[in-house]
Formats: sequence, structure tokens, C-alpha cells
Amino acid sequence: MYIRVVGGGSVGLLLAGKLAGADSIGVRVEIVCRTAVQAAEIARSGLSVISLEGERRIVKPEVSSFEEEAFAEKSKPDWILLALKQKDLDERVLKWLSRQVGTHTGVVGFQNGIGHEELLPSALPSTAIYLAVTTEGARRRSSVEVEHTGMGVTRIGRALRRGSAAMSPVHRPYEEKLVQIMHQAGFDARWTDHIERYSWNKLVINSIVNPLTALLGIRNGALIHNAELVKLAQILLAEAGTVAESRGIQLDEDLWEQIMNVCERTAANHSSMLQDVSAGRRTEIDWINGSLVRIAREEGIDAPTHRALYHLIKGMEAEE
Ligand SMILES: NC(=O)C1=CN([C@@H]2O[C@H](COP(=O)(O)OP(=O)(O)OC[C@H]3O[C@@H](n4cnc5c(N)ncnc54)[C@H](OP(=O)(O)O)[C@@H]3O)[C@@H](O)[C@H]2O)C=CC1
Ligand SMILES: CC(C)(CO)C(=O)C(=O)O
Repeated sequence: MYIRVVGGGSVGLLLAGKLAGADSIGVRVEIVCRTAVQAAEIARSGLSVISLEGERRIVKPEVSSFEEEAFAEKSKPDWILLALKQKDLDERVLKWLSRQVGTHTGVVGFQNGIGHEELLPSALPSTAIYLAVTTEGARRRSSVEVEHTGMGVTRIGRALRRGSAAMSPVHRPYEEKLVQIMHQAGFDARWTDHIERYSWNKLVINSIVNPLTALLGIRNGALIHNAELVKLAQILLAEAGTVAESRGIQLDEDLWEQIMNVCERTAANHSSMLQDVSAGRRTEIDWINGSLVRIAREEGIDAPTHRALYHLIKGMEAEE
């Protein structure tokens, strides 16, 4: 089994680091960084994974860079785990991806938010596309170090687009194998036939946790210890529920408990949006609260609190 992890950020380093450290017989793990500089650093010093218990383990996955090898001919992996941000899924990356995939390659998008589930099957119509919805917490400490900040669950399922190769049962053994390998690497990975529902639940979790933590500069855990923020989170959940319903999506009944749970389990985590804001990078707000606001508009309903958060984060981005 040959797994290529694309993206040397928080999630990509965690995936590649733990998969490479799993000692799974016959599993080849490669990480594709954006820059040749990061690739060279990992090749030189290895990749450090700091566990939840604070233990450091250095592993040596194969490493390459998009910058240097973007259009080089390479052998085709069984899996491409896409640990890029939504904003990075641009034309150049999609073109590159189309050259990386073989007939047996499955592509798994780990992105938060909504957008990739349509974009990837359209760009790669003959490829099996999967979505991973993860509540793992990860933080890149440096170009060669990643910290596992919260144990979560990773659900993997087919992006069910009519006519997509992902519908084909021929991929089933590969799917089971991937879930098994993720387990061996220490992830709580689970297969699901209802990935759309998980994506929406996660979208709503992110639409609450991410902008609030980013705006206030707080860790995920701080959200649940402040009564005012808890009230605001409840308003956001109610609005998101109405938007989801307008699209025929029923959010989980216990989603409020799930939100509290994610904040508890990833209490020490800086959400990915807080990490972006702190680093002066563009956030994923367009694909998270922005998606809810867009869908609400299309359906003729309003989501004023999500709209306010959207504009606040866009305003912060514009300042940078
Ligand atoms: N962090 C977390 O705890 C969680 C994140 N997620 C989601 O996972 C996704 C990834 O998040 P996260 O890891 O935090 O994001 P990061 O910004 O930390 O990582 C994204 C990485 O992608 C790299 N990249 C960009 N373009 C390319 C390219 N063309 N080829 C190769 N690499 C490229 C970036 O490189 P460079 O740094 O050089 O720009 C960066 O290292 C997001 O959608 C996020 O919402 C989901 C659950 C938890
Ligand atoms: C689950 C959570 C909130 C973990 O931080 C996340 O998905 C993110 O940061 O984007």
C-alpha cells in the first residue's frame, strides 16, 4: 500500500508522521510539502510527532515537494490523503492531482467546510473521491514538528456524486485496508456510508468553534467555560440547523453535546482558523460560515449571526 499525504501542515504532518511511525508492514508513506525547503528539512532531520502525552517520536517518511516535482512523472499511489486547505485546491493543484492518480488511486479530502465535495469529483471525474471528517486536533510547531493536541474520530466515506467512480464496489478492499492502516497508526478511523451527514455536522461545529476562537484568540476548551460564549454558540447552532433543514439535512440531535465534547477533547488546541489568523494567512471562513450564509441566501432564509461572524473574520483578513 502506497499512501501519499499532500500538505505539510498540521493535519498532513500528523497523518504522515503517525502513518510512517506505525511500522505497518508493506505500507509506504510519502509526504508532499509545498516547498522544497520544508521537504529538505524533513529529509534531513526527520519528522517529529509529539504525542498527546508529550512524547516525541522522530519518523522518516519519504518526502517530496509540490514546488520541485509538481509535474514530474511518479508512480501512482493507492491513496492520496489531501491535507490542504480549501483555498489551496486551486487549478494548479487540481491539474497536478489529475496526473498523480492511477486507475486504482483513491483521493481523500480532509478539508473542513463545504466546497471540496463538489470540486474534487468534478476535477477528477474518473477517480474514486472520498471525504474524511476528522475531529483530531493537530498543531504544526515548525516545518518538521507536529503536536497531536486532541484525540478525535475520523470518518471516511465516499463522496457520492452521481456517475463518480467512487460508487464502484471495486474499491471496497482498499477502503477497508485504509481504515485498518489508520487504526494501526493510532487514529480512531471509521468507515461511514453517511459522510454527507458527518460533513454537515462538522461544518456546523467548525462554524461555531473556529470563528469564535479565532476572533477571541482562545483555545477550543475556553469556549465552554464562558456562559456568554455558550449562549452565542447555541444561537449559532439554531441558525445552522435552519440552514441545514432548508437543504434537507437533519443535523444530529445530540450535536450540541458533540460540540461541547469536541471543545473538551481538543481543549488545548488552537483551532485551524485561529492558527491561520495568528499566522496572517487567509482563513477557511468562505467555506464554513460563508457556505452557510450563501445557502441561507439561496434558500431565502437568514443566518444573521453567522453573517456577522463571516464579516468579522473577513475584516480581520483584510487587515493583514
Ligand atoms: N488543524 C486541525 O486541527 C484540523 C484541521 N482540519 C482541516 O484540515 C485541512 C488542513 O488543515 P491544517 O493542516 O490545519 O492546515 P495548514 O495550513 O496547517 O496546512 C496546510 C498545508 O498545505 C500546504 N500546501 C499548500 N499548497 C500546497 C501544495 N500545492 N502542495 C503541497 N502542500 C501544499 C501548506 O504549505 P505551506 O505551509 O508551505 O503554505 C500547509 O503546510 C483544513 O481544511 C482544515 O480545516 C480538520 C480538523 C482539524
Ligand atoms: C475540531 C477542530 C475544531 C479542532 O480544532 C477543527 O476542526 C479545527 O480546528 O479546524
